[in-house]
Amino acid sequence: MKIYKRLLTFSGNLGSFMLPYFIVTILMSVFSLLNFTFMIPLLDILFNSEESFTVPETLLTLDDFQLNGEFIKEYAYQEFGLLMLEKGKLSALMLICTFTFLASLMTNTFRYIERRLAENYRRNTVALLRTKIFDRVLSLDIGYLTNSKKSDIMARSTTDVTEMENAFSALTTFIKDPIMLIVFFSTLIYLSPTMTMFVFLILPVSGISIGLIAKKLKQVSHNLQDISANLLGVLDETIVGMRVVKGFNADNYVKSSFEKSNQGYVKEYSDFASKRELASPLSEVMGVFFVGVLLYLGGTIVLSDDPSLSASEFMAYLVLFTQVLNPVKAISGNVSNIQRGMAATERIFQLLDTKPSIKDNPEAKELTEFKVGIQFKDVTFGYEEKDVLKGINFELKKGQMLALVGPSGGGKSTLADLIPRFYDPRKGSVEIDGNNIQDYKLNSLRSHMGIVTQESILFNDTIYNNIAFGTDATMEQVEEAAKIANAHEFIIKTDEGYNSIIGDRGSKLSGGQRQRLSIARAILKNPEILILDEATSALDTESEKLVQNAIQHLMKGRTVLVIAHRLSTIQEADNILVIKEGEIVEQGNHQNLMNIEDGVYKKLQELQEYSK
Ligand SMILES: Nc1ncnc2c1ncn2[C@@H]1O[C@H](COP(=O)(O)OP(=O)(O)OP(=O)(O)O)[C@@H](O)[C@H]1O
Repeated sequence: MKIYKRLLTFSGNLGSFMLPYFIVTILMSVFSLLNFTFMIPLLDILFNSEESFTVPETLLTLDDFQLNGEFIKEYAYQEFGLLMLEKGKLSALMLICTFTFLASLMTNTFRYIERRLAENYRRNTVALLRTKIFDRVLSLDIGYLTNSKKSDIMARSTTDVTEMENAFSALTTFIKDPIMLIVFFSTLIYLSPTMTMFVFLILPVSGISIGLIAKKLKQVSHNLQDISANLLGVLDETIVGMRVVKGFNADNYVKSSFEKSNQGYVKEYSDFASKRELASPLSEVMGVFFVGVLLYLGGTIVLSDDPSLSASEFMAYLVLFTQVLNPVKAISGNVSNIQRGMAATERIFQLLDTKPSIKDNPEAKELTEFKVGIQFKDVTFGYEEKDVLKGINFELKKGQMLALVGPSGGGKSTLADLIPRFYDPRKGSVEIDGNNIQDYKLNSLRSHMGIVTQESILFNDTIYNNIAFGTDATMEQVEEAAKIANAHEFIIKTDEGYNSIIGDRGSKLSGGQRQRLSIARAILKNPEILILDEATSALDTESEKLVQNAIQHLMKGRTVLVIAHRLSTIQEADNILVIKEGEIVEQGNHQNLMNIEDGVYKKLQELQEYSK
């Protein structure tokens, strides 16, 4: 219930939607009802039931008005009677047809307004929800996002939102259809209480049996979805892995697994189809049976000696009854939609309620200037229970270059991630100019830093936008940065130069070109502190040279922390930390470290020399 309320009030003022919606729905129902009740005088005229139109001795006037069916009926018949006396039957017929048309026009006008109101409200809510989800994902810390939650977040922001959207439409039928039902049922009761009692008895019976069939169908369609996802999975894997499939002559292997899923699908589908095709004739037969009983019951009343229902009223009753079935069907059909949608909405709200663990302290201040350096004081950190970094101490002085080296998995990237506060240490502190970085505002802290990662993180946008990346840099500034990063030459050779779109994650560029764009982006930001995770992927010598040269330009005059995979690039570093199993096992400059007999650094250096 809470979730319904939260969803409905999500885009703001529920009252400003509900009141007009409510009024419009009532008007729509009333006009729709009028539309059908005009059938009664119409039939009376057609079938010559003149006695219905006898004009009373003393005429009713509008001064006698009472808001009840009896008065309205008598007054209407009196007026029709007068009209027939004066102008003949055809004029009365004409008048009724005009009224019917007008009522239908009004019903449909209000129906249109009702749909637009519901649609607007749904669209606004869903758009706002999407924005909120995106904002929340942006605000979540990196630790949360890497913790195997990516696909979960994707599912919540796509499939769950669609489910929720469907449920939202269904939710409005829960407001609209009960109003329709009340208006129609009150008229049915007014026309014939006996028959309506019978209708009350049969409706739940037919509703439950149709519901049972629908439930069975839903179950089968679920299995069908699973199998079809499986089928797509096999196809996807085969296309992506075609090189391996062909290389290993594994055609028959993938073919047989596809065939297995395919046959499963065929079998499940035939099960589904047989149930689905049965559902419609079954419910029709059931419907006809009930209508048959109703016809008999009504017929008995009409043909009795003292009928409480005229033939024309009975016909109108039957037509109205068919109209009652629509909202009943809509409500029962939407129950499962709503349930599914509410489960999805709950998952969306869980995501929205996730609080980021890395956020600004209430007393956080701006980091206006970086003066002295970065210090790690006894820093311990771990992702899970195990410590990945253990008691790390070092200082990176302003303007110096510090390199991290060591075996894979030692904790180098983790250490670098603590500087922009992607994670907070478990123990100890990371400080800038002697102040804990947690005392600075995150934005101001990160504004002093530039990060170039192993993977060039690019977006499916123009080259210009990828370099400018949210800043309002001019084309000249972007070009300047690209020139320093050795990227200008290749950029101007692309079809549209700086306006070329680079594809998903930069898929239209080579590895080296992607890296140079990332470097250009960092050069443009011109950060005081540079965190550089050297790319491990091999580039050809020419491209490698261009990238290295760009990196040299980028590092000039900055405070640099570099995670080095090629030791040749860090011989100039002021300080090198050798990290192994979360600890600093050696430190010093290249020469100092090479002098340590049996040292880790020396061994790594020899290993790289050897593998050249
Ligand atoms: N998000 C994470 N969740 C859990 N454990 C992680 C996570 N990221 C890294 N680790 C673990 O932390 C340890 C250190 O990883 P890290 O990436 O910092 O090493 P590295 O020295 O940078 O390695 P490489 O040189 O291969 O990049 C590894 O054992 C790794 O498995």
